[in-house]
Amino acid sequence: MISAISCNQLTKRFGDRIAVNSLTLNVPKGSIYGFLGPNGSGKSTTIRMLCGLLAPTSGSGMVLGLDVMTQSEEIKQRIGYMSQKFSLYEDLTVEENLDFYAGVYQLNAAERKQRKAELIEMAGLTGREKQIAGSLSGGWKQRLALSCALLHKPELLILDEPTAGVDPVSRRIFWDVIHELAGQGITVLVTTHYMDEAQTCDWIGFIFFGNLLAQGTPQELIRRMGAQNLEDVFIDLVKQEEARLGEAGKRGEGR
Ligand SMILES: Nc1ncnc2c1ncn2[C@@H]1O[C@H](COP(=O)(O)OP(=O)(O)OP(=O)(O)O)[C@@H](O)[C@H]1O
Repeated sequence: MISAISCNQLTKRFGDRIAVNSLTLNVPKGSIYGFLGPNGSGKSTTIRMLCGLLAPTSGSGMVLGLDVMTQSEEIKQRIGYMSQKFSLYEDLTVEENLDFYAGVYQLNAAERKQRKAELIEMAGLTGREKQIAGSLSGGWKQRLALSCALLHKPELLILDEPTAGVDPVSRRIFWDVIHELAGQGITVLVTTHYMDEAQTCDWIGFIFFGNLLAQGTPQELIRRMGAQNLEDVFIDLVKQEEARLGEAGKRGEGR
């Protein structure tokens, strides 16, 4: 198996708080990996380390064969990243936003023209090229932001809660695009709080208080936990961990 992401005991501390604790995971190339966990469990911190935006405290991580400790600049150029607050320029048009990011990624005129046309079509934005981004609905904005993150043909797409606050129809369209991209060989690491989305991922990892509690395919996890669905898996894992931490607390052990 070729990994697009592999990390070994990756750890991030903020003062005496451990945001990510000894995380070891592999994301196979071309797969969709759903990274799940309650608020504040360490997902965004992990993503920031993998994108080369935040230096790990310890451990190691490789992204597309590049070392997160020493090759963060190369990593940033090879991946596509979309955060919870898609960073669009609201007062620019759809096309101007794409032009701006094409400039950031240093695409030449021919590449820019070709990629813009491909991505406008992929995102279903045809006919909206001259529309001001700020006037688009949430779903369109989200697909425009995704297009901006794909301009430079990244091999790995990292999406941090891309569908938060977006209506169900737009979520469905967005995920259809994600699956299409994975079909083209692009690896996707995505965080989400929606279990219907997680269910369609190839792999799932559950993180809580910085610890990876479980990892596997959605079906494996449901079977392993004797659960009805992924939501039950999620809730059972959180309850088990809270009980374990409560016991550890009583014995005076730290997290
Ligand atoms: N720059 C920082 N300084 C101090 N603590 C931080 C910093 N960034 C994150 N944390 C803490 O690290 C922990 C993990 O936060 P993180 O944002 O990674 O969680 P998350 O799983 O992405 O949450 P959410 O689902 O709400 O986005 C939290 O306790 C958070 O308060």
